[in-house]
Amino acid sequence: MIKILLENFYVQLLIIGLILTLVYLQLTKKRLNEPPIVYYRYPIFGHTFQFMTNCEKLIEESREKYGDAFTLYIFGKLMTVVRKDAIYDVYKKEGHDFNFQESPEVLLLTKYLFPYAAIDVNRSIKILRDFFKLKLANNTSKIHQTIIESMNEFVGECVEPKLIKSPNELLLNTYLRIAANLIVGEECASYVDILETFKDLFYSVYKSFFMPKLLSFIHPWLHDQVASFSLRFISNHRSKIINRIRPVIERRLLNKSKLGDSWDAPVDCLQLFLDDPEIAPDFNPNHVNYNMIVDTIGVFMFASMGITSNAAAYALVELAKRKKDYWQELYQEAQEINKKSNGKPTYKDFNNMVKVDMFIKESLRFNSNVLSVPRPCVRETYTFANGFQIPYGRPVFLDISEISFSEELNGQNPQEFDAHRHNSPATKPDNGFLIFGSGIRACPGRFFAILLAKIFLYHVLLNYNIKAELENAKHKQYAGFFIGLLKPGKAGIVFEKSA
Ligand code: HEM
Repeated sequence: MIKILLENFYVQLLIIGLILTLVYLQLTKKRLNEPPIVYYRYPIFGHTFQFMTNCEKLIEESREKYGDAFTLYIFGKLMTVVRKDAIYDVYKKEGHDFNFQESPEVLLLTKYLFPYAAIDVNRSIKILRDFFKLKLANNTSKIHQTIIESMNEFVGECVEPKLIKSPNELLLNTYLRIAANLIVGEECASYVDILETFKDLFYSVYKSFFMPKLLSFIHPWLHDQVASFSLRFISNHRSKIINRIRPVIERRLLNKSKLGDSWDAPVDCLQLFLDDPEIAPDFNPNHVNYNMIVDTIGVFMFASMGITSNAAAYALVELAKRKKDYWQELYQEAQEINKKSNGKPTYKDFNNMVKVDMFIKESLRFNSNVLSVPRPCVRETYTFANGFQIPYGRPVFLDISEISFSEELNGQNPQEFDAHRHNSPATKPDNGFLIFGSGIRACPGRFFAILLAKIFLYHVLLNYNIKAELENAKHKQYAGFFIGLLKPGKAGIVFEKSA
């Protein structure tokens, strides 16, 4: 049959026509002026293992050899790293030519792990942004009180010196209570099981995120299925959280319908789902969409937990290591605020702790990630000002650590820790400080994260003497963002009650 077909003149003509068309398309295909691909020795694996084990060195060497932009081959994918001015260009074009929310890391979160949150991510983020901008002041004393309680429980009075082996874990437990309080509200946060569920959820999602993407060598979809499997099919986190928030929501709705405007509604994110038309335009009190609420809360909790507790832990570890140079001035500032406010500092008082703010900012700069979350190019071809072009779908990493350690942008001796180099608040993204991103996607939680770190340091300064377990401890071994393994360093802190 095939033989007869192939002998047919018209079929032969068709095949020749197809071949000629393919050759023509290939010859006339627009060649892009792509950034050079960094040399790699092993086909298929490309730069994957170097990226996972020593990303810092890989990027440093590639900068030197390949200049302004270069492309790496990681987990079966070409990924372009851009530097300097191209970084600000990408931030400016976010939402048009690039889209952070389309990055596989963010999609894993919104599409596979918390699928009901995907209704309108931008609307939820706007609410989060407004909540932290407008409602943080009302919550300051609640945050302060939770820090005092957590420190009493996890660290104690420390009449005798006490070693806290993992400041990250201490801050994660503290942050969990604070975030739960602000996000699901005081009542829900008082249940130990909901805190445990959030913590389990965090660790499960964290593992999915940092799981080496070996299956991506075959296809990224396969990796996502395996990474999200346990959370989607085994964990019953959603029903556990719903069991706790359902009675709270029902009570709130009842109070609202009974008391109307005279009801004093709680100031937390959960309440926004119940009465903010922007976040829940189709809200029906008789048909509450619990899945959407729980998954959106899941995204908020995951986006904030690890990174925020790490940030406060960096500041604590840096303070312990640099006590000689900074303790006295920071202690004085904390003491002045404490005196002025009779031991009850307000949001404004914490905002006035400028020296502590600069110290936190420097800790963040000094512990900067090597690269940003990669975001894909979402237009057919994008041409950078330096002439390089990338095709649709190409993930782009921003070389953040080069900015953080640039002498031109951050002053003399950028490799040294110097909190006095800063002259603007830690919450303000500027050209030399991109830890919270920049532009329309700049982190909506940054005001909250910095306030929390400030209150935490304020409490430590006034109540403890601290010492680094190992003076030269490196907080963590740096890795590329969200891909591969992240090894936390050993950086224990010894706490002792202050005289
Ligand atoms: C020190 C702590 C934190 C750091 C360093 C941090 C850093 C970042 C960065 C770099 C981005 C991406 C911006 C971009 O690349 O365009 C981001 C986005 C985001 N962050 Fe944070 N963040 C922190 C704390 C928080 C907190 C406390 C929350 C919420 C409770 C939060 C929620 C988010 C969300 C929802 C986004 C996505 C924004 C969007 O897509 O428009 N973050 N953060």
